[in-house]
Formats: sequence, structure tokens, C-alpha cells
Amino acid sequence: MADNKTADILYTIVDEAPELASASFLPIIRKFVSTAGITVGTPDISLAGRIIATFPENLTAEQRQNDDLAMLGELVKTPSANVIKLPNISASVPQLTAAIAELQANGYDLPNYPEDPQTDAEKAVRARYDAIKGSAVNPVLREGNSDRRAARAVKNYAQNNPHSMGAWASDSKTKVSSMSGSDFYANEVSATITDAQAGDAKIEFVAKDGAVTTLKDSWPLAAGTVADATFMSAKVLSSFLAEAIEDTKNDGTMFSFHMKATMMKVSDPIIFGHAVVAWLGPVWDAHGDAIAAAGGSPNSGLGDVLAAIDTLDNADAIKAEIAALDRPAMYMVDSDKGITNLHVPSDVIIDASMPAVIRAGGKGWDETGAKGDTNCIIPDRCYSTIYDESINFFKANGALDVTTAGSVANVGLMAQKAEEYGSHPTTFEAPADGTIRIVLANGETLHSHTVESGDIWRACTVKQAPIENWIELALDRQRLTGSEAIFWLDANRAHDAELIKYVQPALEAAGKADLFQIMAPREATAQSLKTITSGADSIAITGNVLRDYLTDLFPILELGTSAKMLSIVKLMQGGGLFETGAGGSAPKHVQQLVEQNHLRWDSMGEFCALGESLNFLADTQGNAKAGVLGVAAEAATQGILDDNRSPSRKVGEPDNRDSHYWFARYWAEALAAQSDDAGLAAEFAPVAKALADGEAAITSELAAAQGPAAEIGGYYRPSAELKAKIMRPSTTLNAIIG
Ligand SMILES: NC(=O)C1=CN([C@@H]2O[C@H](COP(=O)(O)OP(=O)(O)OC[C@H]3O[C@@H](n4cnc5c(N)ncnc54)[C@H](OP(=O)(O)O)[C@@H]3O)[C@@H](O)[C@H]2O)C=CC1
Ligand SMILES: O=C(O)CCC(=O)C(=O)O
Ligand SMILES: [Mg+2]
Repeated sequence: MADNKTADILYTIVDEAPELASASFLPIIRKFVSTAGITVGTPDISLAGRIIATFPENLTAEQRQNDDLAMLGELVKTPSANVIKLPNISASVPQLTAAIAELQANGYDLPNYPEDPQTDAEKAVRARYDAIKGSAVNPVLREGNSDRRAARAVKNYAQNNPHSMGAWASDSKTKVSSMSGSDFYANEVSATITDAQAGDAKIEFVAKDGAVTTLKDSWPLAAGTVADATFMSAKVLSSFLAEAIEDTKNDGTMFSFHMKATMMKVSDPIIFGHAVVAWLGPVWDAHGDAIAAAGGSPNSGLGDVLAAIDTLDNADAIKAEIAALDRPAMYMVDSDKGITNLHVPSDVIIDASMPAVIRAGGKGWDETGAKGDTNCIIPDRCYSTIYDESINFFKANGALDVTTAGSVANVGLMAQKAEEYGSHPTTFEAPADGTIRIVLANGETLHSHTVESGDIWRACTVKQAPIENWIELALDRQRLTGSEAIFWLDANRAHDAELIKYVQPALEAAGKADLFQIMAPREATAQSLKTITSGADSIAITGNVLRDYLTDLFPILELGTSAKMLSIVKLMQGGGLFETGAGGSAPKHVQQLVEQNHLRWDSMGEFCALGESLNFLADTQGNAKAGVLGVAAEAATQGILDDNRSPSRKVGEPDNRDSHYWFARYWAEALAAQSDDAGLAAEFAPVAKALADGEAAITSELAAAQGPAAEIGGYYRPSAELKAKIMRPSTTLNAIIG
């Protein structure tokens, strides 16, 4: 096994469906690239792996493992980084506690997650777990800006093999509901730090009596940094949510709530909690204290609250009160299992959940499994307008025609924890009525807000070098494609106005101002949808949140999934980070594998990333064989698309494992056929022949495995042996791959 510190390519160990896929695909990659002397390391950034690495003192020598995330966090700041990063779990509290429980049951002597820490020791444990919670991986690795797009071949495939799309009715009642004021959008202030203001700032809470509490100390603000502050009023949020519930009832639609509780791991679980409380209304007023005392936390979702109610003596009475509430229909995550939209904050993640509604023609599913229109509640207005405008557009124009639509690519400002996605350490729930302010190193107050108890206040920054690099990347992508290029920036929003002060002069200095437009997200959405409807392409040049949202929204509409996206992070120090797809770790797919031994995960993202990584290795290390392997990997990816070898969704049909066989075969055939490296051609000719000769045996061995339940020995940390056994069921293929 390659050492992670010296390996040429690092292929991350993650969670859930992509990790199952790796059990089948990694042996193939290793066999092929070893012919060029390329080693592949496997740093473990899985949720379970990160928990284990955090508590070495609790574990035996055999159980302990290295903190691979910290190692990768350093590596990505060096020019030699070449990392293939698969999607990992960004854990909500329910996921974190489930992972801890699984590890404990397997003999790991880990502390419980302290829901309500009291002692110093509990607070210390909580702080260590909080560092693992939510999106704790991606922001550490993303030391560069984001370039996400559909490869030409992938886009062509989608046009020629359109996925299903729900029809849009012009009288659809589906809509987006947002607050009309007192939200993050309304309260945002922003400034660019000057030389005189630079240095370590602090964030303070000033109580009504003048007492000052430091919320954050030693917060470095370099000159050129755009620094924002804003807050959402808890009171206004609560009354908005109560009204939204009534409004949904009056409309006769379903209540659905869309948040990013993983990336926004401090603010959004609180907002989610307000929604759970609003839904429970009088029941929470009457029993909230008892439920909280029993350990139920609305911020962890209705599921957590219901579990706490079950431990109370009057559980049946409380549940009867909940059932008797006059509520609209509820949008369901799984109507068969009774999992509602409000059960778990990580079950409805806005970047994937809103496009799913839009792709379905504005439809969701209620408690009875019936399909219907939905009120999509997204309290804050900073980004909700993109969904509102998309819905308006499709109501007016009908669903997108996948066979002719162009494509929206993204250039995203992401490096160095840019914008809101870096705000976890500087987000606070106001402890009382008072003022929250940012005090600069020179003593000046940069921003200050009058807040009430419970208001959600946050500050965030984006540094100058990442902004300049992002504009360069936008210029590059526009030059290479000639596409329409739009900076999605709202001149009326404080933060965006500061960014425009960077963007406008840079475009003018490059002599390219006429090739770019600057539009607020709503207008940019309408314009981009118009452009792709006409068959042309557009580049969305956006901040970090829109990067995340748009690289699911457009791919899910255009390609049926964001799993097929090319997702490159050009690290600012010269290294390469190749993310696989733009989506997540697909928990539903694991369930299907466990029940039916069918894995519908599509590894197209891994295929694309592998080709990029090998080509990058060829460039940076001057390894010509790596280049030959990279070009051949691209041919294999093309083969998968041309011959329709991607996994099917249904048991009994070819799945993820079949697609890996075909990828190996096309890859070997391309290597055998090329003439740039005779040695590689000679080496792969017999492999290609064996794979072709073995087709009938291999595909029937793979098919024979499907159907019965599959035992993988754990959810968050499956057994390596069982995983390999399930994911590599073809003895014929294994004999060739070794
Ligand atoms: N880059 C990263 O590290 C990311 C991590 N995440 C994490 O992933 C988890 C799940 O997030 P969620 O919002 O449910 O989003 P997912 O992207 O995991 O899943 C949404 C749906 O997208 C489809 N899908 C996604 N990837 C693939 C693929 N490779 N092949 C086929 N279909 C695919 C599936 O649809 P269908 O059911 O129709 O098959 C799936 O159910 C969370 O823990 C989240 O934090 C989320 C986004 C990015
Ligand atoms: O890091 C995460 O939690 C999610 C990341 C994500 O959704 C994305 O990058 O598109
Ligand atoms: Mg995303």
C-alpha cells in the first residue's frame, strides 16, 4: 500500500455510496497506473475515520489512526498536491451520534456526543466533535477556486439520451416563500479592509448594561479582505414560519423547508429548529421544556424531538396532540417510512433538494405518497431568488428541453473558506438583547448590529488573492469557450457591491469588460435559462454559495444528476484537487445495495476526475506514461457514454460494478491501441484481450450477485473484507485485475 505522504495521487477514502464504489474501482486504478510507476495513496477522510483520529487517547494502538484530513489540509497548500476527492458525509448531529454509536458497538471506547455540555471536560469533548460536524472537510481542502462544468461528451450524451423530466403546468401552485425583511439579506453590511484597518480583529457582544463579552478573539483581517456582517431576527423568522404554515394550508399545497444545515453548520440547524418549533406550535409551548429535558433538540430535527417524546410518561398524549394539529400536508423524504422533511436537518439539503422539486415539475410527495405542489420555504433572500425565478421561468415556458438545451458552467469563488461557507467560527446566537460588533486592530468598529436574544448573527470574509484568482479563472474560461459570461452579483447587496469594486476594474484592465455582464442572481437566472433554452451556453461566475447551488441546479436539469460533472479545484499554490461530481454521498444508494445488492451509484465523476488527475501528473511530473494513461482514461469515459454503460437504477440490471468492468476494458483497449508508448501498448494488449474474452463470464458473475441482501458489516465503517467481497463478486474479473 502506498504511503500517503509520498504517493503520486491521493484517492480519498470517504463514506456511503462513493466508498462502496471505490472498493470495486480502486483495484482497477491501481493495477493500471502501476505500469507508469504511479502510486495511489488513500487518505481517510470518512466521518468514522475523522472521529477515530480525534480521540487517540481513548483507543488501542490498533484502533488509532492518523489525522489524514490535517495532512491533506497541509498538502493542498503545496504545488505537489494531486488529490482525487470523492464526496464525503458532512454530518448533522443525528449522523454524528449514529456514527459514534456504531463505532462504540464495535469496541471503540469513544465518548458520547454531549448534547448539553456542562462540565469543562464535556465542553472539551463537544468542541472536538463540533470540529468534525457539518462540512468539516471540503472547506479545509478547497485552497483554490472552483471550475465545474459538464464535459462536452457528457453533455452530448445527455442531449442524445434525455432523462425524464416532470412537466410544468402554468397554474402550478409550487412557489418559493422567503422573509420580506429582517433576514441576512436585509441586514448585511460589508467593507473592504484598508491597510490602516488590517490586523487581528475581535467580535464582541455588548449587553444592554454595557458589559462586554468577547465572542471571538484574534480574528485576522488582512488588507484587501472583504468582511461582512449580518443577522437574521429570530422573532421575525418565527412569525414568518407561522404565517408560511398558514399560507401553505390556504394554498392546499405541501410544506417543504430547504436549508444547508451541513455547510452552514451553526446558523442553519438553528433556523431548522425554529421551523420544527413553528410546526409543533402549541404542542411545543406546552411540552417543550419537558422534551428538551429529555434530550430532544428541535435543531436536530423532528425525529430527535419525537424520540425524546417517546421517553416521556405522557408520550401518547403528546403524540395525540401533534396528530390533532391543524397543519398542511408535509413534504416527505420517505413516505413509506414516515420520514418527514423536518425529521433530520441533513435529509433535505437545499442544493440537491430544490433541483429535485424543479426537475419533477414542481412536485413533491406527501405523507400518503401522493404527488403534489409544494410551498418551498427558504427564509433568507440572499439566494432564494434563483429558485423563485427558475420556477417562474418553467411555469411560463414549460420544462427545459434536455435534447436541445445548452449548458451553464460555473466558476466559483471558493478558496480559503470564502464568504458564508467560512462563517462557522464567526456565527453566534445572540445571548441577550444588545449589540454585536466587529472591533478592528486599530480600535475602530467596522460593523455593528443591534440584536435581540436569539438572533442569528454572522460575519464572514473573502480574501483578496482568492478574489483576484477567481476573476482570472473567469477570464480564462470565457476566453477558452467564448460563451456568455455573467458575474452573478447583486449591486444592491452590500457584499456583492464590494466584490464589484474588484471585478469591474479587473475586467477593464484586461480589456474584456464588454464580454462580461454583472447581474443580480434573479436576473442572471432568467438570462441563463433563456440562453440555454436557445441552445447556447453560459458561464455563471459566482460566489461560494451559488457555486454550490448552481452546480446541482443546472446539472440536475441538464444531465439528470450532478454526479457527471467535471469538478476541478485549481489550487492557488499550483497543486490539483479533482473532485468527483458535484453531488454528495447518496445515502439512498447504500440502502438499495444492502437490501438488493444493487449499487446504482454512477462513477462518471470519478472517471472524469481520474483522467484530469493523470493528465495533471503528466504535466507536473513530466511523466509521459501518465499522460498516455490519462488520454486513454478519457477514451474509456467516452466509451462508457457511447455504449451506454452507466449503471441502471433497478436491481437485476447492470450496476456500478458493471460500469467499472467496462471502464477497465475500454481503458485497456485504448492503451493497447495507442502508439505513443509501445511498452504500455504491449503490456495492455493481453489485459484488453482477457477482459474482452471474459465478458460473458464477468457480466454473468456480476449479475448473479444481485438480488439478495448484502452484508457490509457497518454503515459508517463497513468491514473492508465484506465490502471487497460484495463489490468484487466476479472471480474472472478479479483474476485479471489481481
Ligand atoms: N462534495 C461533497 O463532499 C458533498 C457531500 N455531500 C454530503 O452527501 C450526503 C448526502 O447529500 P444529499 O443532499 O442527499 O445529496 P446526494 O447528492 O448525495 O444525493 C441526492 C441524489 O442525487 C443522486 N446522485 C448523487 N450522486 C449520484 C451518483 N454518483 N450516481 C447516481 N446518482 C447520484 C441520487 O439520486 P437518486 O436517488 O435519484 O438515485 C441521490 O439520491 C450528505 O451527508 C452531504 O453532506 C453533499 C454534497 C456534496
Ligand atoms: O461540503 C459539503 O457539505 C457540501 C459541498 C457541496 O454540496 C458542494 O460542494 O457542492
Ligand atoms: Mg453542492
